[in-house]
Amino acid sequence: MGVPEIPAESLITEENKKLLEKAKQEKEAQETDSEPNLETVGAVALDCKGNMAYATSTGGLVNKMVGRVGDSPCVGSGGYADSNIGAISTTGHGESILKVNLARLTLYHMEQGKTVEEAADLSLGYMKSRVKGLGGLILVSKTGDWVAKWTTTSMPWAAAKDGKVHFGIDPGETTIKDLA
Ligand SMILES: NC(=O)C[C@H](N)C(=O)O
Repeated sequence: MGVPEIPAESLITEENKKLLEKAKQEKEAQETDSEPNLETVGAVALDCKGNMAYATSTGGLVNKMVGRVGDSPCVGSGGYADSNIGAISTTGHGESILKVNLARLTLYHMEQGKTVEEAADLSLGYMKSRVKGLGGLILVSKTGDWVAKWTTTSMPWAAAKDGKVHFGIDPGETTIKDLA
């Protein structure tokens, strides 16, 4: 297809080697509440006809079991879209996200009349208290309200609406610029 092939080893970076070593040490020390790795990319969208969509892509967790299927490819956990409610993409500790069906759970709260902010706080809070899982999500409602929320230390995010782009990484930090 015209895509050049390269040796798989050339994709292994020094940073990834360090992350793997750290993950192995944490596993040995049985530290279970460590931060999930920042390897996941997600998107949610609402078009001018009211169609909603989501996408989630990930390299999974560092030091994962061979053959592990995480939350990201599982509809309802790694994401969900319903044009009558909203669209969501999630990230974080996959086993926890799968246990609480984080994406569908958040949309359920919206069906019950919660705002995007409230729904995100409720579902992320539930995952933390119920299964000690940390994560994050991006969420847009059918009316175009959106939110990016996380219980991890940080989560890089960006949103475009009405000619403006909003973005941030750390809690409480948002920058707004004109969309060029
Ligand atoms: N960083 C991530 O979002 C990892 C992904 N949720 C997984 O557990 O496979």
